[in-house]
Parts: sequence; structure tokens; C-alpha cells
Amino acid sequence: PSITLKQQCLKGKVVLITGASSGLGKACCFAFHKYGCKVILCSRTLEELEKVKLELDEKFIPKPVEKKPSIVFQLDVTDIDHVGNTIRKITAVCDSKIDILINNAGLDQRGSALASNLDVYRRIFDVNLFGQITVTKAVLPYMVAQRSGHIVGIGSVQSKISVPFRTAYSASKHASQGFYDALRPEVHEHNIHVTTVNPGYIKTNISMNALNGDGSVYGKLDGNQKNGMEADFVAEEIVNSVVKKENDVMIAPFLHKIAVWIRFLSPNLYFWIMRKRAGL
Ligand SMILES: NC(=O)C1=CN([C@@H]2O[C@H](COP(=O)(O)OP(=O)(O)OC[C@H]3O[C@@H](n4cnc5c(N)ncnc54)[C@H](OP(=O)(O)O)[C@@H]3O)[C@@H](O)[C@H]2O)C=CC1
Ligand SMILES: CCCCCCCCCCCCCCCC(=O)OCC(=O)COP(=O)(O)O
Repeated sequence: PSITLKQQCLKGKVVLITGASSGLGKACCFAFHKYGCKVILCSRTLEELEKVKLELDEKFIPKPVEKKPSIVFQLDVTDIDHVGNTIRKITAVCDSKIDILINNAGLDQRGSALASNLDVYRRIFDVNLFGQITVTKAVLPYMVAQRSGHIVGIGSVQSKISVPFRTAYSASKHASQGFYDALRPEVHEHNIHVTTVNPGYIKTNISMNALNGDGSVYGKLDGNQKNGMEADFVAEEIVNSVVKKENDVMIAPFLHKIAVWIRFLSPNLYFWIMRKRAGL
């Protein structure tokens, strides 16, 4: 879509972004802000969100887009009792309006199933699956009332194919894909659109924050992320997918797309490739 079309579609829209303090979420804040959206930044660390807000407020936005002030809210997506309350507070300052929800907060994993505590599985599912479900369910009634809305679920190539040493992460991403695919037709009658976005490796701190099998933080920047796509590029693709009302997009290198096809057309070949990968 052209810049003009993006400005027309997005100006004045209220966009709630989870995991807005860093990486892809932060890049999405800039991408939507640039087209005239009012951005609601959410994550657990208020201090980091305030820094992003300051950068947004200082950002030059070329005319004719009218700059909308962004707002920050502390939101732990795993704090189920708190999510509803926070969404109520957010809507109170946005005329009960949330046009676009970017369910982006996520947590990754490093480690074999054998060496991973059950608690690690719970923590990863709490963020990547139940966190996304909880926020979606809290936002949905407002979208139904306004008879419009767009929910974007940030998944991964691992929403489509599983890779070794990511049993929790791959499973959580597959599960969230299942949630959105079932939700999409349900909310269609309310004029609510659901887009699942499945990126390949992105240059962010996701590996730094990933959990080891014992629950400790991995704390290293992996090569795949170091050489991954720029977060700004992926964020712009997310904007495009919203404007084009896509159902399901994969933002990934050709090889990753081929891998998804191989998993579908010739599962045993895919499992053989993954066995080789596990041996690396
Ligand atoms: N980087 C990559 O290679 C890829 C990433 N993705 C997906 O992109 C999304 C963003 O990840 P990315 O930016 O890379 O990683 P980062 O680790 O940089 O960002 C993760 C974000 O999630 C937030 N977050 C984590 N836990 C919670 C929680 N309990 N409640 C609220 N917010 C939380 C963090 O904020 P805070 O700590 O302030 O709460 C942070 O802003 C994830 O869903 C990830 O799965 C998909 C494919 C590839
Ligand atoms: C005849 C041609 C054969 C071609 C076979 C190609 C097989 C290549 C395997 C590709 C595996 C891709 C895995 C991609 C995973 C991914 O992009 O995940 C991103 C994330 O969500 C985070 O990654 P992390 O590794 O940090 O969990």
C-alpha cells in the first residue's frame, strides 16, 4: 500500500501494543505513530516505556499527518486479574475506543525438553498463549461495541513448524495460531478482523531474555537474531498487513517458507531435516 493509503487508513486510530518496551513492539510503536495513530504502549517496565514515549513525542512526523500523543500503561499480560482493569483504565482515556490490538509480548526458550522444568513451560505459555488470550478477551467487548476492530497476533515461523530445543516456545506459538484461526470467523460478524503475523528471525533481544531449562535467563545474543531482519522492516510489514486486512502472513526468508511447505507436503522429510538440526 502507498504511504497515502496507509495515512488514510490509520490516522486517528487507537493502537494498543503489548511488549512495547523493546524489539518488535517498540518498532511497531514508531511504525503506527508515523501514520497518525494514537499508540498505547504496554509492558511490565514503565521506565522503558517512558523512554519509548519520549522518543515518539520527539519524533518529527511529516504533514499532513496529525501527531497523536502516545500513552504508557504498565501491563503484565500474565497477571490475569489485572489485565481487565488495565484495559478498562485505557479505554477510559481513549473514549472507550481500541481500534487495533497488537498482541506482541513474547518469551523465548533455550534448552531440551529433558532438561526443562515444567515451570518453564508454564511461564512461556502464560506469556505467549494465555497472555495473548487474556488481552484479546479484555479488548474484544470494546471492539464489539464499536462494531469494528483489528486484532494482530504476533506469532513466529515457529507457529507453523517446530524446531528442536524450543518445545515450549514452538508449542505456545502453534497454540496461539490455533486460537486466532478459531477466533477469526467468530468475530467476523462484528466487523473485527484477525491477522496472524509469523516472522522469521528479527534483530532483537529475544534470545537475551529467553529462559533456560532451569528457569534462569539465557542472557546471550544469538547469531540468528544478530543476523536477523531489522525490527523496523518487520513493523512496516505489520502495518501493511493491517491496511491490507491480511488473514495470515509470514515475514521470513524463502528457505523458511520452503520449510513450512516441506512440513506440510512431506512431514518425514521435515522431521529428518530437524533431526540433523538437533545434532548440530
Ligand atoms: N526476535 C525474533 O527473532 C522473533 C520474535 N518474534 C516474536 O516477536 C514478539 C516480540 O519479541 P521481540 O521483540 O523479539 O523480543 P524482546 O524480548 O525484545 O521483547 C519482548 C517484549 O515482551 C514484553 N514482555 C515479556 N513478558 C511480558 C509480560 N509478562 N507482560 C507484558 N509484556 C511482556 C517485554 O517487555 P517488559 O520486559 O518490559 O515487560 C518486551 O517488550 C514475540 O511475540 C516473539 O515471539 C517472532 C519471530 C522472531
Ligand atoms: C530442498 C530444500 C530443503 C530446504 C530445507 C530448509 C530447512 C530449513 C529449516 C528452517 C528452520 C527455520 C526455523 C525458523 C525459526 C524462526 O524463525 O523462529 C523465530 C523465532 O520466533 C525465534 O527464534 P529462536 O531461535 O530465538 O527461538
